[in-house]
Amino acid sequence: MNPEQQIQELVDKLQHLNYRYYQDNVSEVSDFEFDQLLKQLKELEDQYPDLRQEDSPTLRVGGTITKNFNTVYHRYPMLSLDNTYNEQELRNFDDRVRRGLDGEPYEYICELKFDGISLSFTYENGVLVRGVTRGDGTRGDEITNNVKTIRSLPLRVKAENVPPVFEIRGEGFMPITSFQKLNEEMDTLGENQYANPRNAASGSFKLQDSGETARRGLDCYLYSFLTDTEFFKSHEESLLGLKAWGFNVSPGWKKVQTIDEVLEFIHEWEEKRLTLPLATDGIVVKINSFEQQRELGFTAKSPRWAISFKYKAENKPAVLRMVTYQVGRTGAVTPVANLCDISERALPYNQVKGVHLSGTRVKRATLHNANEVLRLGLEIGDTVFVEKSGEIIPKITGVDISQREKYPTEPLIFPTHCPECSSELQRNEGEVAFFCPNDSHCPPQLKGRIEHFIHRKAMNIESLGEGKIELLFDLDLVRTPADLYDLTPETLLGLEKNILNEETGKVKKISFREKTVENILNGIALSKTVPFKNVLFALGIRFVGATVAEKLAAYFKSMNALRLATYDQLIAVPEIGGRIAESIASYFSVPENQQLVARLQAAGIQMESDEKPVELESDMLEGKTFVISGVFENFERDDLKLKIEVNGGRVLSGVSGKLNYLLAGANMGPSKLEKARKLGVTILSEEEFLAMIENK
Ligand SMILES: NC(=O)c1ccc[n+]([C@@H]2O[C@H](COP(=O)([O-])OP(=O)(O)OC[C@H]3O[C@@H](n4cnc5c(N)ncnc54)[C@H](O)[C@@H]3O)[C@@H](O)[C@H]2O)c1
Ligand SMILES: [Zn+2]
Repeated sequence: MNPEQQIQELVDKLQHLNYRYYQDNVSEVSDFEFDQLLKQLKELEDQYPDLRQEDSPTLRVGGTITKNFNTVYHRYPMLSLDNTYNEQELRNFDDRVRRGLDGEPYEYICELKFDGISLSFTYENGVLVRGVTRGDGTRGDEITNNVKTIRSLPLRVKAENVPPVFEIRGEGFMPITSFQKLNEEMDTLGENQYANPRNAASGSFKLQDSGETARRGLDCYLYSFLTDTEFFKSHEESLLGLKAWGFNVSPGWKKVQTIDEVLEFIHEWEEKRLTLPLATDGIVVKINSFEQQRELGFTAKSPRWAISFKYKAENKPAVLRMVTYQVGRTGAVTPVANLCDISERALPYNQVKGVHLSGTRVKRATLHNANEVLRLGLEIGDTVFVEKSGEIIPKITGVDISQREKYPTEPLIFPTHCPECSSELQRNEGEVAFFCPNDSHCPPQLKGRIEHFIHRKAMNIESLGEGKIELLFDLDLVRTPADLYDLTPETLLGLEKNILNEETGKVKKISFREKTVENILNGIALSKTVPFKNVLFALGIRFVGATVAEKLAAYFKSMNALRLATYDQLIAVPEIGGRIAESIASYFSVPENQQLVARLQAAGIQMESDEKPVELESDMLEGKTFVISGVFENFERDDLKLKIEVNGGRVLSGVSGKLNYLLAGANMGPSKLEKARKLGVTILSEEEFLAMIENK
């Protein structure tokens, strides 16, 4: 390959990885691999400057903006940081700084590098008016309503001496506990889990539904302050100032004088950072004086006065002792590697503690599916390499085949039968996972389905969470969701069980006292009022997620109609494809499922959509179209929509020349407003709208 082709290949690859990372919140390779590719490209470009492409990933901030939010131009560009994984390069950075400052004395501030997404917040007269993502560095997504869900972020600054307009920046992140909770939930719902808290934070800050963002427990650390006229003299002053004004500044920062002290800080935090409640991937070193920052300036992509040092994910050898197989709610079989430290090779497995990796002991790593096992070429007894990606989920990255001579291995044979119920496993064409087809009797599938049934987004029986289902299932009291509706106080009172968490080895005692029983039964009774679309989702039909369930409920209006629908009738529904139609038809053809639905119906659960045809209050908005944007004082958005519809109007999603009214609430994006003005659309305030419909 000639250098030109090499460069083109690297550019294509990096652009693809950037797109996946910023747009889809997926990391196809580790950050380290990504950074190595970027470094290779940079070296080639330095060697052949003529071949450098104008929009090379080495010159541009990698992020993008989306179409889902208003686009906002940054007042000051939001750049990336130069990074390094080694000490020599850090010393080279220090040399460049010294030269750049012509021998003036300087100081550094060391901070932790939080692993989340960059956010910018604008305050006017002390009030938070805008929250924006970094986007491509020049323009970002306006996500004000979502950032307002961060509890630690002041919506109004109480201090007196704040400048009239200022911008602060920080890292929005998802604390590790929120991340674990979210992933457990995704797992119950059969949705894809996030690989690490960064991807989870990025996805959650960009949700359309701020309520859901709020539930996900995001947080933010602030680390930068910007104004048109200088307010603070140094980064240190600004951090202290922000703290005094009530902003959440991470306490981990330190002022130092030399690069050796920077290295000390790096070593000090290498292990300590793993005890923090959030993910960090390195440290950031910044020149303290703002004047010196200005002297050093910026490249197209990053400041010359700062650099980040990233810790390499710890990678250690371990022994693959055995592989166990987990069966999920949908019957998918996931192989799990059971590992021990190389010093524990001879110990019985129940005595091993596991490999010490990034602050914890690791005994298990998911192998995802049979293809992954093949790809790695694993054998039982192999010496493998384990790494924690995003510092959270351990994974096997390779095999040390040279060890096989000394420590003989046995072939790893994927089971042909379900480890839980002995049914023969199957594999659908085009899918990587093997699954157990015995969905009506395989225990983890039954239990998984009940857990799905009670989920907040399904029947919402929260009082049955945390091990209670497990108890009821193990005692044979509840084998299908319908059994829940036969429970009585007498059967429940006094039940007890110790539940062992295999991961932590901790035992949790669950016992049903009077209050618990009352809560459980109340929760179950209340679930009878949950709307039909949730009931449909709660059944856990393959490929029928919450959104599909909603569409089906709106279309068929009742369980009976849906149950009797043929394949052809099903695919005639907008947005319902062959795969979903097939799955629904086959679900209702199974006698156990028919029985379940009949019992649920008898128990009094909603089997019909109660969406009443809209009864008109007036027809005064007949033929008029509206777009609703922003936040309102007297209405939730849905109520407003209803108000418009019951008066004969229609609500659209986008501003166009044909639109009659833009109903503008507080905090609506300036670009939408601008567009409406340009197109001559009438802009209504909440009061004006109210006056309009009250005049009828
Ligand atoms: N794995 C992949 O496929 C893939 C793809 C694209 C990018 N990436 C990773 O993302 C990196 C590029 O992302 P980036 O441009 O956000 O750079 P970066 O994450 O290396 O560093 C810049 C960012 O650090 C954050 N930050 C955290 N703590 C900070 C602090 N105390 N002070 C200042 N900033 C702080 C800010 O959000 C800032 O924008 C790549 O180097 C790579 O590691 C990975
Ligand atoms: Zn099974």
